[in-house]
Amino acid sequence: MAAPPRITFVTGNAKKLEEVVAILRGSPLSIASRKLDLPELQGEPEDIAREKCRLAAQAANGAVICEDTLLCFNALRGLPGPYIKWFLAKLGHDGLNKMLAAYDDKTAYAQCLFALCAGPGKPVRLFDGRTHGSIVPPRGDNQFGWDPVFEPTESGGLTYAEMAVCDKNAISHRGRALTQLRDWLLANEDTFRAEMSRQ
Ligand SMILES: O=c1nc[nH]c2c1ncn2[C@H]1C[C@H](O)[C@@H](COP(=O)(O)OP(=O)(O)OP(=O)(O)O)O1
Ligand SMILES: [Mg+2]
Repeated sequence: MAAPPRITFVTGNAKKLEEVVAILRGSPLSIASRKLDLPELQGEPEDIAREKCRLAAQAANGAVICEDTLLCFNALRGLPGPYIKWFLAKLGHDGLNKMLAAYDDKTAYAQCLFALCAGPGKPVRLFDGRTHGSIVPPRGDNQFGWDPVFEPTESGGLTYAEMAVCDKNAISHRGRALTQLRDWLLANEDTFRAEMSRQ
């Protein structure tokens, strides 16, 4: 059997990479990584993810995956969404809670959009994973982004930051999106290889 196609995960975030490696452990995919903080468009999540992946394929000059993570507050109609990185950096965990002080509805969902592309100029495919939950005062100390303030509905009352890594990955936005990507690649390896080799 041919070796699996070599794909580069382009991200500036070491914690994302750790989770991706853990989630893909045991699957016959060959993922390298490249640390690059790509520019991100403003607008609809799908457009942001596609454009980032297009730039990643150019930068790596080959097959890439990249991903965008959103944290969407239902009371705020999905905001901060793709801009959560900057809200978290400026306001912290406490500020994220205070943003919802005026609303009874503290529910939110975490969304991950994985994007896959066989090379520069090739089509970009998206895989969408979501986990529903609510925004709570920070608990747990895994030091990954907004994990301490997100309590998934299906965690039995734990925040992401209080969960064991494997338990988070089993229900997380990232786990769900990446599982879809992996299954698509395993089922469509020939198509993807043909795209990789076509000039
Ligand atoms: O599972 C997660 N649990 C908690 N926090 C998380 C998670 N996943 C991403 N995050 C944070 C990182 C960043 O503050 C924002 C997403 O922004 P996002 O642009 O997708 O990530 P990034 O710029 O850190 O890495 P990249 O180079 O792949 O774009 O949410
Ligand atoms: Mg980013």
